Amino acid sequence: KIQRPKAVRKSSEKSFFSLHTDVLQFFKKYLTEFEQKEIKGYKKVWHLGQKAKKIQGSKSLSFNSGYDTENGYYRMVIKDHIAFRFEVLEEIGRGAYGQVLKCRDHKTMALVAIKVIRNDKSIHNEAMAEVKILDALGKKDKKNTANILHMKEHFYFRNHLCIAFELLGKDLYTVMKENNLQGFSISQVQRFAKDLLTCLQLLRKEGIIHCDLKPENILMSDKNHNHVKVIDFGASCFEEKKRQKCIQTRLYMSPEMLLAKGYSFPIDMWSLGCILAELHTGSPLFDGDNWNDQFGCIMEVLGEPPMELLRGARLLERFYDSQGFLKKIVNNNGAVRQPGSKNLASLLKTTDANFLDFIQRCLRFKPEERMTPEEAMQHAWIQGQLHTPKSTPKPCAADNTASGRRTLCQASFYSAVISMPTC
Ligand SMILES: Nc1ncnc2c1ncn2[C@@H]1O[C@H](COP(=O)(O)OP(=O)(O)OP(=O)(O)O)[C@@H](O)[C@H]1O
Repeated sequence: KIQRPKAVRKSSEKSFFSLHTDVLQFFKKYLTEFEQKEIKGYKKVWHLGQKAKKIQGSKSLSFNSGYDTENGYYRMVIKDHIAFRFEVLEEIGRGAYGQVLKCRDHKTMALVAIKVIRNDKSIHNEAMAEVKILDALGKKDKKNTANILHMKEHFYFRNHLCIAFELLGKDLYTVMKENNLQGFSISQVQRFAKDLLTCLQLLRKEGIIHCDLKPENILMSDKNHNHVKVIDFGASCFEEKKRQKCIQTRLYMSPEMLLAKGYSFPIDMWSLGCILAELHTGSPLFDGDNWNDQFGCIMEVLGEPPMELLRGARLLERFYDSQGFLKKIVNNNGAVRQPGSKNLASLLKTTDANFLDFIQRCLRFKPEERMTPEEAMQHAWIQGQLHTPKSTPKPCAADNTASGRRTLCQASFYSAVISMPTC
């Protein structure tokens, strides 16, 4: 057994480790044959995963010596080690980029979240771009006050890029689901909005567009559920160096993205408006059945888009015929989407004029007319005093878990229609 004196376990300064040479001499029986070779690449060893039902890896096995699934996901084993330092406790998330594991760091004894990136070249490159952005943000947010998820470090393990983060709480979509999709009180939404704007202010200052803001990427950062942090910079980019691929998740996708008109910082403000509305009502504001219907939902509330937005839009023919008339958009139930037929106030289920005005100023068709994070921070709704929430029960909304709508836009939507030099 590797023994750790209690006093040492508690300290984050000093921690107990073994040299790999000692481990091989005294604890060899806890390691698989694969690990006995692998451990030689690690000078210091904090955890062996001796209680885990380990995979017997072998260079002769396909899919990364038997450690990966056929899709390149790491086959994690509870209680096993990662890089002879972290103990895997549970899987807490899974996405296009890989899986997120809750782990105990046996060097510091802290709980951490490790994103194990899929073993795939293009995904690895995307993840490295995320690391670059997280690194830049970490340096600019040394006091950890900008409500941005902080990366602790990144390293490679068994051909997987691993990114270690501070461990946060549940995401807002999960919290809403657990609460029967009832949504949050206005004052709680206001608190979240302040946190999100603080994040967006820093992003804007540093020239970074998040590109995938949605309730799933906003995590509780305190026990009382009063504060949140933004995660998942996997689709983010520097404004100067925009990515080629299509971005944003459909429900939160701005009109300029739907039209392939080019994008900048305002796409995040559009998503913010959609998110805050959803956080209050419990259901997505623009709940399109597909890409065309998404645009239809937006038009139901905002009316037809202005000419300036349509000019130069590369996906115009999706929504307009050759004579310039709007095509009929019919949802999955056969209902025709009529531009201007819905009222934002009733969709938001609110009489709070400031809240309504705030959302309206996020949801302008023209990106340049949307509030900037700086302006939004000065808005009367944000500046207003917080009031104690009245417990007004809201009706339960239907479940929104249908696949596709809540995940990052995949290239198929665009590539089917258009080749994308810039999205
Ligand atoms: N630091 C963290 N603390 C707690 N949970 C986390 C943390 N980071 C990520 N998660 C959980 O893991 C999930 C997936 O993380 P993330 O969104 O970064 O991965 P992804 O592969 O980029 O996902 P997607 O395909 O949805 O973009 C999150 O929704 C969240 O539930």
